[in-house]
Amino acid sequence: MTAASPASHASHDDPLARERDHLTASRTALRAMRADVEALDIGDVTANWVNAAVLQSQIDDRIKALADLAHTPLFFGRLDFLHEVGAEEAEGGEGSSFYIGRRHVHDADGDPMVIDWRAPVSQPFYRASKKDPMDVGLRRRFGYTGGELTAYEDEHLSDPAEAAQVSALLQQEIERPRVGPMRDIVATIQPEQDEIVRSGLGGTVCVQGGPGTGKTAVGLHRVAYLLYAHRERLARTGTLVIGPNASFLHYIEQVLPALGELEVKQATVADLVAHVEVRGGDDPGAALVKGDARMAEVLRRAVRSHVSMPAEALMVVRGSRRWRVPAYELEEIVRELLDRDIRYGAARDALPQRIAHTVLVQMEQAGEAPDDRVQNAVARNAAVKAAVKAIWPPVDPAKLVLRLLSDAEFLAEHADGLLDADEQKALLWAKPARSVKSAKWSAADAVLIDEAHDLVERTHSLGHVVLDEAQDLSPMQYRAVGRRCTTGSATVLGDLAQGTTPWATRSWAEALAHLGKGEAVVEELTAGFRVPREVIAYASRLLPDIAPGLAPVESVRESPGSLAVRRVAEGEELAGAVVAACVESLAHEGSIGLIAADARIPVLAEALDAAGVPYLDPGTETTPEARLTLVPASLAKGLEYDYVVLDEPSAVVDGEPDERTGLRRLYVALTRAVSGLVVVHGTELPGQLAS
Ligand SMILES: Nc1ncnc2c1ncn2[C@@H]1O[C@H](COP(=O)(O)OP(=O)(O)OP(=O)(O)O)[C@@H](O)[C@H]1O
Repeated sequence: MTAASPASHASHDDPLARERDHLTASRTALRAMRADVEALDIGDVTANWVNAAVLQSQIDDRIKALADLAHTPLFFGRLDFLHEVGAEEAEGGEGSSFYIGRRHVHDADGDPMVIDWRAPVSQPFYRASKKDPMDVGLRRRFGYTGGELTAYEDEHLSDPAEAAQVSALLQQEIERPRVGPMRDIVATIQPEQDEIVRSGLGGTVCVQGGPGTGKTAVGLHRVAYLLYAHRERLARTGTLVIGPNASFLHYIEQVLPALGELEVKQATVADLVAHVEVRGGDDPGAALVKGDARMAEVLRRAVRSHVSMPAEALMVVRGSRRWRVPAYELEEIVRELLDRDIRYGAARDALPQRIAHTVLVQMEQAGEAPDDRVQNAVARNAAVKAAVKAIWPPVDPAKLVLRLLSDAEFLAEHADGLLDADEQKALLWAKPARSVKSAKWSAADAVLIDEAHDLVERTHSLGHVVLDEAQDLSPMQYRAVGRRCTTGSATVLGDLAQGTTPWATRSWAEALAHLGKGEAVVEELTAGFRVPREVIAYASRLLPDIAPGLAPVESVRESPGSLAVRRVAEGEELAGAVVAACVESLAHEGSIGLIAADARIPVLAEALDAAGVPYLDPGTETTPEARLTLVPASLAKGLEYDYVVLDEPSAVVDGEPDERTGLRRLYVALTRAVSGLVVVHGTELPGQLAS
């Protein structure tokens, strides 16, 4: 049932009017909460200016989080339970009726007016069903127009007489046209999505899902949920969202702040491993070997090869006495440190103290009573320092990788039995670089340097990492991400059918093992929230070739959507026909993406300029004046537009080194549209689509 009535005619017997009153009262309460924080005077609490600055910035964040955004409904649902809810579950609230919103709002007495969607008591809003009502008598969803509450819709989950129904408000929310950056989905998270969102912090979750099944949305909401449920722990350890490129990160960057979470960092894998400036590339053969997990062992061997066994005894002179540590004793210490498998740098730091300890034992045996200060002084003794430098010299990770890629003998020594001759050859630079600075490092080299770094010094681990578009990572990249959550957990999101790198993930079990999270559960999402049925059916024709085992996405979008496939007429120019299709699409509301093979972007840019049609780069926010984005196929992943015009599919396929990758790239391009897709082609379509 949906009810609506204009505000001016509202009577207070009218449930909608009562709900509006609750909205007004909640807004007032939120303003009061904000005013309370603004009025805080920290002058009394802290005299120390550093503490004061920290506190003030926390207060500023809190004020920001308490903003009442005119176009973001303060609550979107209501739950009436059949029985009283336990105090703990209800966040201190009493009673059996709760309004569910983006944040907690309480009145002057501290009683809740709106409950955070992440609180345990809110869970039935997402999960309860006719089959399992979870003690919910009434679930009410609210509809808003602008910031105004204009409709509601009820489900009596515990009433056997009422049939299960599809929510019209939910459907409307899903069908709403998209302009601008990605937005949150708190009001409409689906039960199977909610299960992933609320899964515990302890475990890693991997989600396989076709285009538009909400993987990114689920990953971001999971971070918001975890920050709510484990606020202190994650504030200490940190959270990070990893995406494929800057335009993607820009597209998603407003979702978490809209949910009140301002502290989550975002990065690409390249950002994480930016130890050197990347100015070069690799041919696919070299990149494949560099990304292979066997490289980790090559690097481990190469790092450890710097340790040399002491050949001579060490003589430490203190005052008039000389202490001699024989070579075999030094060797014992070195072997013990090597066996302990601690980081190279940590072992190097420990070595002087170990040697000093041996000297100390000798002193004690000679009747002296040395204390800790003596041990420290011995550890700093010039002879000890020189011995440590000879036995366990410092290793510079970038220099080490430089040597592996330049010095065939050095590489062969450490790759023996791991990489065959061809693979070693593929690794070696044709023109060896002279220095770390002048080397033309590639993205894969930077990952190798990161691995070497970690062998020397342990990488800092975060509390939780979300890895989006994971299917494109190489094993070495998975390792780089994995070491950033060794003591934490991860959410891994991806689609095997959208893997477009030569090393694209073949199985999640393998990928998770490289990540160091072999125990993770793999969940599957199959309902599609983006692509209309007709369009996803068209794109799914590619599935048997690009990912044989995967089932097509089931679109939940009811609007039929439009699919048009146009061949340009004889003598007609392709770019002209494409621009015409864009102009046509611009007649609709919402955003338009013109997707084309990377090589065709300049031609299309020129044609758009000539026609006077303004366009944007991917990731740039659309405005009412400029709603068209010109998207190179290589950057389309993860993005979406209301209408998509796809230029020359065969060029998209040909833009990749092999056919399967080309078809996968095409699959990505075909699955970006929310409302309509126009395919414009001048040459034959790939066979799979032509049928
Ligand atoms: N439960 C939901 N309610 C409303 N909209 C949803 C829901 N789940 C996902 N969406 C919307 O569907 C669209 C696709 O979601 P998202 O980008 O997260 O999918 P994805 O699986 O990451 O896609 P891709 O594989 O193409 O990267 C987004 O606009 C998202 O907001």
